[in-house]
Amino acid sequence: MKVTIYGSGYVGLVTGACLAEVGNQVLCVDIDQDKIARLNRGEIPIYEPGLEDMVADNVQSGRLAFTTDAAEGVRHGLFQFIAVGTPPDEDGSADLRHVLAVARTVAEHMGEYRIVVTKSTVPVGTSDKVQEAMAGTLQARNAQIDFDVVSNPEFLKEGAAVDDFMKPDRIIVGTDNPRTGELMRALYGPFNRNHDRVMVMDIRSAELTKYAANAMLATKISFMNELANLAEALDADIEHVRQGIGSDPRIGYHFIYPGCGYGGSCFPKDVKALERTARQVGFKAQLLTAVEDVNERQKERLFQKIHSHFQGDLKGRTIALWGLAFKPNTDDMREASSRMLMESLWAAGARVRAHDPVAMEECAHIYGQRDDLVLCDHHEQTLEGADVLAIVTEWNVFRSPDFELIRKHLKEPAIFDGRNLYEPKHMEDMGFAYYAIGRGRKG
Ligand SMILES: NC(=O)C1=CN([C@@H]2O[C@H](COP(=O)(O)OP(=O)(O)OC[C@H]3O[C@@H](n4cnc5c(N)ncnc54)[C@H](O)[C@@H]3O)[C@@H](O)[C@H]2O)C=CC1
Ligand SMILES: O=C(O)[C@H]1O[C@H](OP(=O)(O)OP(=O)(O)OC[C@H]2O[C@@H](n3ccc(=O)[nH]c3=O)[C@H](O)[C@@H]2O)[C@H](O)[C@@H](O)[C@@H]1O
Repeated sequence: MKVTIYGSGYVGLVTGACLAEVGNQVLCVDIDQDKIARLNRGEIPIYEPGLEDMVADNVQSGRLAFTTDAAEGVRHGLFQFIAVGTPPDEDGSADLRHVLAVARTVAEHMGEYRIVVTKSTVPVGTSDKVQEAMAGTLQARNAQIDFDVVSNPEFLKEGAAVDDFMKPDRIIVGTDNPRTGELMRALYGPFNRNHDRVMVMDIRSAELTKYAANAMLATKISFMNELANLAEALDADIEHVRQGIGSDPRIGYHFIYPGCGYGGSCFPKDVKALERTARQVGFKAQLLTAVEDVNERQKERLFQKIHSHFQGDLKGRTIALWGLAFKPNTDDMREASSRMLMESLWAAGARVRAHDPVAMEECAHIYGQRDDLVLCDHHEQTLEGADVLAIVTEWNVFRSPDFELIRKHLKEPAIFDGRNLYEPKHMEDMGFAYYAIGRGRKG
């Protein structure tokens, strides 16, 4: 089948590569000329395990191509996927500018029936807006061409995106036209062999399912972070509590790791957007407001611990920092906890020596050259001349470090661990002051 995808970011590029992988003819369109030029040179603009090889194979076999020419994109695919960004507006609601621009572009150039599939995360009611934008553009052209709008939200995780797309838990299809539902089923057939994963429903329910999933996951994390702070106050260990409750299959072990807050391009923005959507229909979503507040507070926890360790005086201190990305296996630093920590440390007069296995370029891009930030090629180099060590991302390479070396380099043997990577007793036996999240009173 022929598929066009607008937006070659995390979602668009992975969707394009995976749909090409199973035999479709895919054309990816992006307005970012530099990105398309890089893709056409075989460079992958994001770090995503497995993606580079999959893109290269499919480009070579002629099933995947990239262009900035939207008119060519409209001509190409029966399926026109919208996978552009939906960043938060000033008030937190989703900015639909890019989504509606694509809808108008498709209507501007289409000459025959097209199925417009919204893959971007968009608030309930957006498909109506896409429909209206297209109808308005077609009317201005005096053209009467049939089209359908489908909601097909994406549930992939960065760092495991290719796997998630190839082996989805579910494929949500929102449509009011049974024939379009069947065409979508056919497109997703190769991902649906083992058991039926396609769930066809009305458009609004499909749109809400996406926000409900992200809000539920964010709620689990904020719940655990709240409990972690309580465990600290009560001198209990949240890691025992986590395992104790996770063993109940109704609760489960997934997504109940406490830490220094959730980040990324989705949870923060989607929880905010759902809360704003609720407000627009006169509904006060109290739980969502609390989930967001708890997360903002949690992102300050490591800084507070470092700050009180140094009795409120961080001037002239140097902090070694392991991890910059919002989670392992990605170079994405959007809303990463590392950013709030670094910015608070700088504001308090401290310096940072940081390392991340893949997000160094992204960090340099965000912060540029500054005297109070040194990006080190290896995580052990961050320790040279540092007072203490802070960890914000649980990359595997940080899980079993050379503690002797850490102790040798740090001016004070203190570790501030935002991801609970080590055993407090073990750390204390080795002579470290160990500050974790929710593991007893310290900090
Ligand atoms: N990143 C993730 O893990 C997931 C993201 N989503 C959702 O998918 C959507 C896209 O997210 P990302 O891929 O992370 O965004 P991104 O920011 O990585 O990529 C968006 C791309 O769209 C391009 N674009 C903007 N306007 C365009 C236009 N008119 N025509 C063609 N291209 C255009 C941009 O140049 C950019 O390359 C968002 O709504 C997001 O919430 C959903 C599931 C997972
Ligand atoms: O809509 C989206 O874009 C995506 O958002 C999340 O995926 P992602 O943001 O890539 O990353 P996650 O693995 O969900 O992690 C998000 C944040 O939560 C934190 N987290 C996760 C799990 C946990 O137990 N505790 C915790 O603090 C992570 O450190 C990270 O900062 C969802 O997991 C995807 O299903 C969804 O498609």
